[in-house]
Amino acid sequence: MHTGHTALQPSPLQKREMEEQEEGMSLESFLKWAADIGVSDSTGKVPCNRLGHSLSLSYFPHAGGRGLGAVRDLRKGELILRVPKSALMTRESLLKDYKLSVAVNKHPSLSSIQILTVCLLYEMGKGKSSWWHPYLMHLPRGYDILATFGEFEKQAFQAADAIWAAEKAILKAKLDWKEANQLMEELKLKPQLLTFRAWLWAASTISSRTLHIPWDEAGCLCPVGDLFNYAAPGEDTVCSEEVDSWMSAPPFQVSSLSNGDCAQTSSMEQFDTHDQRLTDGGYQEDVAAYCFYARQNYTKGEQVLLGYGTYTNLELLEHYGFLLNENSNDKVFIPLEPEIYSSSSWPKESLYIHQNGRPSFSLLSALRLWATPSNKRRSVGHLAYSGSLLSTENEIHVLKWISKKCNAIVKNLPTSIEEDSLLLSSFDEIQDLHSILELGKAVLASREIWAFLEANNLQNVESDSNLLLSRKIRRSIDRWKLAIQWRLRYKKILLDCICYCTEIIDSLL
Ligand SMILES: C[S@@+](CC[C@H](N)C(=O)[O-])C[C@H]1O[C@@H](n2cnc3c(N)ncnc32)[C@H](O)[C@@H]1O
Repeated sequence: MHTGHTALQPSPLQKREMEEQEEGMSLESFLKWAADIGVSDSTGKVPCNRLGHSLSLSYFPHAGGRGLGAVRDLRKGELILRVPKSALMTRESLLKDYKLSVAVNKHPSLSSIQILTVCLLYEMGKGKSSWWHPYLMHLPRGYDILATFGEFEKQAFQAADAIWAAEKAILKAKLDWKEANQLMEELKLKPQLLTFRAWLWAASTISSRTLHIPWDEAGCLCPVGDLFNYAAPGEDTVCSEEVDSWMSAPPFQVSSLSNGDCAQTSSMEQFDTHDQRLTDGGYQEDVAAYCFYARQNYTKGEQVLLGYGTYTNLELLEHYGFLLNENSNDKVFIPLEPEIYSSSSWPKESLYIHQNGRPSFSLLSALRLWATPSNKRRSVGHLAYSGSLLSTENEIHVLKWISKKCNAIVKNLPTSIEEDSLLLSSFDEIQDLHSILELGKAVLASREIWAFLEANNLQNVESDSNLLLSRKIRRSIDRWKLAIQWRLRYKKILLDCICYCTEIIDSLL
């Protein structure tokens, strides 16, 4: 009898379990390796050779998956992790490899990020002989940043802006890869490392995990430091420009670090030195290390988060491959007539709708001016630019115009919020191919489910065939889900804007 489940040939399920076990093991050895090279979450002056004094690697299913949790109460501003310069993976440290450095020098036109990407692939090619092997093994195997979206997943955004952003990201990644191909061939990378797939993996690693360093715009990969997950910068923290200035890409999360008995001297010394700096982290020349500070007080067990910067949901997807349900920095741009741009001097990127549905200050101001007869604009310009209402009639005209625009956008999208919500909630039921086929029959938005099956050549699956979802299909479902979550937020913002405009119009009338 052929079951495909012989001792020599593990079933896909067994394979998955084995992969998960391997991942667990490499994580352990990675944390041990990190501690050995001086990565420390100890508050003592001397780095402890065990992690787990302040942070532990845990799993946070609703906030980034693998991440770092507090193993004790942490105080805002306290030093929680120190990663020595020698542990950072940078272009500089990777280019210490003579062969790599000679080859790279022959390609001065490549950008610093392209070079770091090649260096990362080259290091991967060394396998176990790489000094970074324990770190490389624990990196995610796949990513969901926009450049990895396939055609079906891209179209699932529905809104032209997002589809265009994904197209741009994919084209850019392809171009970067093509330009770097010659160098990679000269380096004689293994065939599987020369593929676009491998490039996307390395480029995604760099996009979603590098931290800002002052000496290289490509940033650095920071073992353990790249395990902090993201929280949008709040009002109590530094302004976004400040955060942006030290972090070029998003953070990461950590897993449990065994609680060491290292010297528990108080971190007040460091705390006193840095209590002025409210940023969550940065490279510090004085101690030659990347230092991370608690951005707020944390109680034991809570996830410790990092602010990578201020991003809209589309930007989070572009650079990090995730989005937030509640993102105070989210925005929606609506198409505006060229005359609107030319009738005021507000920059295009300031004309948007806030995540709470309110038109931005600049959008309202620009529209108030545009709705004013051109011969009167000069005389009311100062009022419009200071955010004042010009007249009740003008205001009602502007708000009705915005409301109509939002309505037209929502109406033109192929699915409603209700359909998206239903589809999204039914994803929880997806265990195998069979459940997707069943969903296709049951759910309102089934056309989309059938389109997914078609896009993945699954529409003619026989009921007796292997119904387990491959890694590739699971990833595709994850990205599809992200696109639906994004468009749902997008539609909600537009509908909130319509409500807001209606309320104001009513109050003016
Ligand atoms: C620097 S890594 C953080 C560690 C990462 N979770 C890991 O397992 O290695 C950044 C990535 O973590 C995930 N992430 C971070 N913050 C998140 C959040 N608030 N929600 C969902 N995913 C998040 C995203 O996949 C992002 O690209």
